[in-house]
Amino acid sequence: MSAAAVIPRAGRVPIALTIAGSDSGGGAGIQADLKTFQELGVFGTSAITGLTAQNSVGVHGIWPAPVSSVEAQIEAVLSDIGTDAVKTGMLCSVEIVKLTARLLRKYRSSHIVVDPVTLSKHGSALLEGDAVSAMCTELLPLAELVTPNIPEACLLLGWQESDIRSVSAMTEAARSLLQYGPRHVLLKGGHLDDQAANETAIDVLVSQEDPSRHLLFSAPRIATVHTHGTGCTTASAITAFLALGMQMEEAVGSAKRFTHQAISSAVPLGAGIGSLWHAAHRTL
Ligand SMILES: Nc1ncnc2c1ncn2[C@@H]1O[C@H](COP(=O)(O)OP(=O)(O)OP(=O)(O)O)[C@@H](O)[C@H]1O
Ligand SMILES: Cc1ncc(CO)c(N)n1
Repeated sequence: MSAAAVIPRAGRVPIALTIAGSDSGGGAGIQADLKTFQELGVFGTSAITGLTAQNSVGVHGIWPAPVSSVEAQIEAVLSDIGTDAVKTGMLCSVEIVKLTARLLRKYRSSHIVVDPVTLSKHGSALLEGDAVSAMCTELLPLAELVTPNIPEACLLLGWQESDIRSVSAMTEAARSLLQYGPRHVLLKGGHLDDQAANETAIDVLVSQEDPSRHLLFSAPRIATVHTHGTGCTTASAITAFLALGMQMEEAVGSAKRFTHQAISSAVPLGAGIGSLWHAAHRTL
């Protein structure tokens, strides 16, 4: 994205709301979302669903926020400031999933991007097990886009992770996820365990308009362990581009480039998995 494109248009800056958890390490969750919104010229607002004590080594604690506090945050933002797009991330519990769906229906929010976060990169649970079906029945029907990685897609579909070992299996899974009602599904291939995936990071986009058609978004795979926050950054960049008025295919392609640049300049902070550098697009 060029510098000219990040200057707010015609007097009003586009707004995006993230409903997600806090990552003390700064690379994922609310912190990744707000950095991404800012980098892309979108005013970021937030409703924090829970706190995590997290760093490059792992998730050391997780505290869901009181449901009433999540309700008050979303109400405060949507009843006054409004929004052009919404991203959801770590939602912790069935109660927060249902509340989020109810308020997004109440405010007739559009451009809703659901990142169905269930696990951290280190394998810690960020969503309670019984919240998965509420996500499928309450939130996904409202979504313009859902952005699972491969383990999340398997969880939503009740498949085994070994069921998705190729781009064609990714495409089949993405099409199956359309049954829950999102307008588009972007199945991200960061976790693909396939020979071709050693060199390429491939994502698959399918849409309700024509489920027989699929689009592949591919980029050279960067040989790095420092990928903390790739999923949050991808979903929040798509949300920002939708708030800026892009169509879905262009938003996904632009977000893929933004995230790729951020991975290529990732900062190896801490002893484990370092985080993306969200300002990389300014100089690359
Ligand atoms: N090493 C890499 N090089 C290039 N692109 C990558 C790499 N790893 C992931 N990606 C891309 O980053 C984006 C996010 O994909 P990924 O599957 O890693 O998400 P995720 O697992 O949800 O992330 P997170 O663990 O942060 O939740 C996708 O576009 C994916 O193709
Ligand atoms: C708070 C939070 N949200 C999402 C993720 C997934 O990367 C994470 N690790 N932490």
